[in-house]
Amino acid sequence: MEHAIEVKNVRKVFDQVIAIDHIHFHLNRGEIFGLLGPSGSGKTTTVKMLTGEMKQTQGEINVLGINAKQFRTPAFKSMIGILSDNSALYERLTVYDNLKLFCKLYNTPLTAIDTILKEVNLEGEQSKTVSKLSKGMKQRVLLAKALIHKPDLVFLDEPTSALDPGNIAQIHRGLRKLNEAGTTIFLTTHNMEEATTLCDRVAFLDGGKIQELDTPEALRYKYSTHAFHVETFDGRRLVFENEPNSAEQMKELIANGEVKTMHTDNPTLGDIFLEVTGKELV
Ligand SMILES: Nc1ncnc2c1ncn2[C@@H]1O[C@H](COP(=O)(O)OP(=O)(O)OP(=O)(O)O)[C@@H](O)[C@H]1O
Repeated sequence: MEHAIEVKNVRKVFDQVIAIDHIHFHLNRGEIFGLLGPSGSGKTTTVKMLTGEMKQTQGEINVLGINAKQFRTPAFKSMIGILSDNSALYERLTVYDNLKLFCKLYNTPLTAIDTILKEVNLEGEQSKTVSKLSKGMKQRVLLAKALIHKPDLVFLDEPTSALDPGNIAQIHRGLRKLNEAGTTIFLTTHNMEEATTLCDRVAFLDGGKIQELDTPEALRYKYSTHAFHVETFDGRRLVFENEPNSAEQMKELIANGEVKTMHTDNPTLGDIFLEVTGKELV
């Protein structure tokens, strides 16, 4: 089966600025893929090229078997959902009336509104005016808008930025459920925890180039030193290389009852991003 997204040698240049510099990757159908990068690394530019909002300067893009040249067609638009900075709601209308407009646009039955509101945890909120909603609720209405026509693939540009942990957890639960039902998800984020818990694979973008791409587990294994970190009851922090010589010393500490904690070196995606790019993701 063809990939959900194929990006071959793509470049995007704005005047003198090289925003995207020969990126090459694919998305498998049914996966959650995270594009991680600091501000200005090229995440939004990538999403815009993948959704037809912007043309690449060079290279080839295919999404759901459709070439970028056909991204402006209604047939393509009905296959994808988008949540981005540009996504907006009619503030003076109710949640229901906002979603009704999008149902009409996509030829979706109005019964889809109740279903999607349940999925984003906004059941019973349909008659509220959008201007009176909290930021987290608005974000969930935007998510409902992106999903109402049951697209095969959704693009979520920073879906949880500036939300509190309760709202983030709710959105994550919704996304997992959606993915289990078969939707492929492409998201961009600064949030390493989000990437670790949600994504099947992640790509690190920096300076318009993909610097790493793999599953979070494979990256954590690749960048681990495999050393053992031991903390003793008298406050010493010891590091033992993963080699036979360490065994005797560690055995002695354990036998003497000196070990308070012990764990292997397990870098977070944030640690790895810093090692690969020299930059922190905040
Ligand atoms: N329309 C444009 N015209 C000129 N330069 C642009 C334009 N859009 C983006 N750029 C430049 O391209 C580079 C990548 O920008 P982009 O918005 O894709 O980054 P980003 O990773 O999404 O950042 P953020 O996390 O802040 O949204 C930046 O140097 C930016 O200034």
